[in-house]
Amino acid sequence: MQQHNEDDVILRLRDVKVHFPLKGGFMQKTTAHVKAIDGVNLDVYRGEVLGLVGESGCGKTTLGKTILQLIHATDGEITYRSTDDQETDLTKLKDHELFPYRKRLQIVFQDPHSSLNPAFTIFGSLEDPLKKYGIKSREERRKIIGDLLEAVNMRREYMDRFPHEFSGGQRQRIGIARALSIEPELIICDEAVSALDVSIQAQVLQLLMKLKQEKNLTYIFITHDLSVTEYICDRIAVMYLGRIVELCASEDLYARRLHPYTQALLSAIPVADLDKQTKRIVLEGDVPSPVNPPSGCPFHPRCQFRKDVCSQVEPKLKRYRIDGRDHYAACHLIDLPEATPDAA
Ligand SMILES: Nc1ncnc2c1ncn2[C@@H]1O[C@H](COP(=O)(O)OP(=O)(O)OP(=O)(O)O)[C@@H](O)[C@H]1O
Repeated sequence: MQQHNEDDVILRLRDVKVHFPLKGGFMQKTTAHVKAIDGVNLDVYRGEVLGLVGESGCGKTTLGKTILQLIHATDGEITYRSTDDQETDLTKLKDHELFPYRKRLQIVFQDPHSSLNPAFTIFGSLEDPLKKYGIKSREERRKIIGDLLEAVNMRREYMDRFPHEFSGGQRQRIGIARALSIEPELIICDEAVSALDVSIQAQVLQLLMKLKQEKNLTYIFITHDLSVTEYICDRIAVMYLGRIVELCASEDLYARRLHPYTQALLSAIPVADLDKQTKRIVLEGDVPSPVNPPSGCPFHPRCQFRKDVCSQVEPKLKRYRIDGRDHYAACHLIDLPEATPDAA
C-alpha cells in the first residue's frame, strides 16, 4: 500500500458528532439523543479506497451522508481540500454555498431497485444533475449520458429505456453512471454491491476499480461485508457505536487485527486457506443502543477480554507503527508502544 502524506488529504474529519434528537410526549419535546456518530477523526487520502465497516447500526451510513452534508453534523469539522490546496469546512457552509462541493462528492446507494425513478427513462434520471450543473443543450446531455453508459459497459441506446427493463446489476451500473455524470472527485459507495448476486458483485466491483483508475477517483466504500473490502480497499476503518475503533492498511487489518471487535468480525468470514482460518468468535448480543451507550469502552459489554478499566475509561484511538505503517486502534488491552508524534 502506498504511504500517504498530509498533501494527499482530500477530506479531514475532526471530532464529528451526529446526535439525532428523540422527541416524545404531547409537546414533542426532545427527550434524548441518538448518538449515531460520536467523535470521529479521519483523514481520507486522494486516490485511495477507504473501507468503512461494522455491524448494522454502527453509524456507517450516517457518517457517509454527513460527509456529503445530506445530514448536518451536530459538532466537529469536515474539511474538503481541493487540488489547489484550498481548504473548506463543509459544516460551516449554507445550502447554496455547498453547490460546487456537491459536484465533487457523490454517492451510490445500495438498492438499485429504488434509486432510479421508475417513471423516468434512464436519460430522464441522468440528465437532471447535468442540467443543474449547466449543460444546457439536450444534444450535449444525450452525448454525455451515452458516453457514461458506455463507460459502465452498457449500450448508449439504453438511455431511452425505463429502469424496470434492466437487471439489478445493470441498474447498479446506471447508478454508478449517474454518480459519475458531473465528474466527482470522491464517491461514497454505500453498500453498493450488497444487494447483488456474488458473480454480479464481482463485475460491479471490477467496474468501480476500472473507473477509479481512469478518472482518478477516491472511494469511501461502506459495507458490513468484510469479505469484499479485503480485495478493493487500501485502508479500512472499523466502526462501532458511532466511533472508529480500528484503522489501518487493509492488508494489516487482515494480518494483525488489534481490536477485539475487529477480531470477532473477521473471524466470522470463511476463508479458502484453512491455515488462515481463525477460531470463530461469537459476538454476544446486539450493538447497544446509541441513546445510552455503555460507559468506558463502548464495546466492553460484548468483549470476552474485558478488564475493570474497560467499563470505566473510554479508550482513545491511539497510533501505533507496525512494519513502518500507521495502525490506529482504541482499546485498553493493546500491549504495544504508542507511536511517537514524529514516527513516520
Ligand atoms: N434520522 C434518524 N433519527 C434517529 N436515529 C437515526 C436516524 N438515522 C439513523 N439513526 C440511528 O443511528 C444509528 C446509526 O445508523 P446508521 O444507519 O448510520 O448505521 P449503519 O451502520 O449504516 O447501519 P446499516 O448498515 O443497517 O445501514 C442507528 O442506531 C440508527 O437507528
